Amino acid sequence: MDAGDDELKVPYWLTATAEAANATFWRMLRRLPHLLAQAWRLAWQASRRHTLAVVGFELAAGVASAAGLVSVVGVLDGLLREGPTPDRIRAAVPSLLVMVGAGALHTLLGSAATAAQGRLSPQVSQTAEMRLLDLTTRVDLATFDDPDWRDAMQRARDRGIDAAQRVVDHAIELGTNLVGLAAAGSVLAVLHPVLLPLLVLAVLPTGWAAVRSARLGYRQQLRLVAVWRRKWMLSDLLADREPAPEVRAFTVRRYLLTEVKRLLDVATGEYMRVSTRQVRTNLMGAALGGVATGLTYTVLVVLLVTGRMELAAGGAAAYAISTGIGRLTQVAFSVNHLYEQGLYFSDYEGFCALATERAEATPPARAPLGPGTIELREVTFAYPGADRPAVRDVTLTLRRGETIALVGENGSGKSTLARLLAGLYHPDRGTVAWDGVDLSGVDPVSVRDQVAVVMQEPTRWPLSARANITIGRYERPTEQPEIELAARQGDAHDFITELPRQYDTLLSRHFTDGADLSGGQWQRLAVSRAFFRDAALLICDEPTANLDARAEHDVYQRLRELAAGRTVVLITHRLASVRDADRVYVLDHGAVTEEGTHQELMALAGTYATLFTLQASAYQQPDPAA
Ligand SMILES: Nc1ncnc2c1ncn2[C@@H]1O[C@H](COP(=O)(O)OP(=O)(O)OP(=O)(O)O)[C@@H](O)[C@H]1O
Repeated sequence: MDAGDDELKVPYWLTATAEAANATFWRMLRRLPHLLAQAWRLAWQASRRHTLAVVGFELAAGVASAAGLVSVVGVLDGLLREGPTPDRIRAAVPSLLVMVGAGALHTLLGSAATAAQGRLSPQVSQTAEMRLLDLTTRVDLATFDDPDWRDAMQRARDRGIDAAQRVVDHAIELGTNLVGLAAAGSVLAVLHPVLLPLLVLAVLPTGWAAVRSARLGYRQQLRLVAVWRRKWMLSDLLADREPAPEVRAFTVRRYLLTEVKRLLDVATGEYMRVSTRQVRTNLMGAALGGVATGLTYTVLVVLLVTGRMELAAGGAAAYAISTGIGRLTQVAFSVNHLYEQGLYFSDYEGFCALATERAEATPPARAPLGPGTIELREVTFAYPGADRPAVRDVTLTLRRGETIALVGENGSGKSTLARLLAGLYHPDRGTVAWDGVDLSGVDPVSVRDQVAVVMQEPTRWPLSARANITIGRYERPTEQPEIELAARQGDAHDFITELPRQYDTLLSRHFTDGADLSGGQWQRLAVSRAFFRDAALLICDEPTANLDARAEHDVYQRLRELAAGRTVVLITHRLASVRDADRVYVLDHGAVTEEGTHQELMALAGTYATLFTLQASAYQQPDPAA
């Protein structure tokens, strides 16, 4: 492993694992009630019917199991009494019938419980996943920029959802074993009270071995986490579609394979080492458990020999002890599993609590429809964790029908400002108002509903070409001509008709019959999507960055047509396209440094004029080869 690769050494799920690695048996027990309560809540939310069914069937199976154990006394009592064999057998038959009946009932009820659990588990998983996704999409965009929040989300998604289901499964498993144990224990306590603590003693070494062996596993996970992360990164490079051309073009296949093999060797060696230690631990636990079990049976024999217990009761006790030890061992394992999954589940719960806390407020007031003016007053905004604001004290007013342009160097705050205008970010200071209504007091969805954006890197929705255009108004019933119109406006219609299934072509190479598009074609789709959305405020962030010269010219032509009756915000580095804008704002380190029409700014002879002249002269320079 690369010693300098610090970022690889600190796993994002370290917290839970570290806690698990330091877990003691008593710490596990203390957390148990809380975990059981969480499991119950989760199961109850997922399906009341199936939760009640599992609990009901398990309890009934436990009663059947106890009845079976008690009937053993009767059977043995009948068989061991004085008298001729047929009489003894006859005396044992009723208890024997109870025993067989109870066994059959126990199996039936156990199966019913398993069936109910089989229905409950996927519902728990579904509920957990839907809750996570619902909460994730409720937080505002700025929260997504917070790395801590994203880490928490990653943890919750990676292991939390799975853990939610497992917590419930292990809680049920624990419940089943506890009921079985209670059945065996109550029978033993009735037969002779001293046998009960001996039963616990017999199982302690196995419990200890289970916890120790699990801890060895967690520690191994901790040691290997960096190796795994690196291995995943490299194997993704080998297996993913995007890097596939470069993997081949640069002939790095062998290099990557060797590195993956080296990392796998490290992991495999560690697994083998730990597995030997685990087997040794379990063996020791089993040996100590054997001694304790031997002690229990010795006490039983002493009780029988000294006449403090009947032979029939002794036989039943022996049977109950063996059942009880089995159950107790299972209880130890269930507690251990429940605790382990509980740690990951706490990540899930923690994330849900955080997301609920950071959910965007949704006041009942709605934003004005088709605003006549959009006004920013002394707006300042910093990304979470950033040491300086991305937008500083910006004041500007946009009127309906206007096209304004934001220009400036990379990182000067143009995209951030556009997102503030669209209500995607909320200012830290200052206000964004539509027709005088402060957007902080209205439902953010009512703002966004009136905004269409063409992003710098538009999302490549892995949907059909049609859905890629209509997704911004997916709920609106639409006819094909309407979709085609938007596609023509965005200059996408021609290439769509050349796709294998035209508008129905799935735009993802990850699926059979899917097609991929070029960067420029994706961008044309994004422009078509914005046209189709038909919104009052249109924000175009480098809408033509990947377009060829003709397409760029056409798109700007259409954007100008679209501007009528709307407000258009244009962000671009190609200054020739902003000449016709009603106003140009020049940004520098988040602040507006120049503002005016193209002519005014040229006359000002500031940054804009310098940049414009630079770009224009690049085109006009005489060809040295000519
Ligand atoms: N999601 C983010 N989280 C943290 N900081 C960000 C984020 N997005 C942008 N920034 C920072 O905010 C500043 C402004 O970025 P912004 O994307 O608004 O600039 P821009 O003018 O649109 O740049 P470009 O011309 O390169 O698109 C930059 O310093 C950038 O590093």
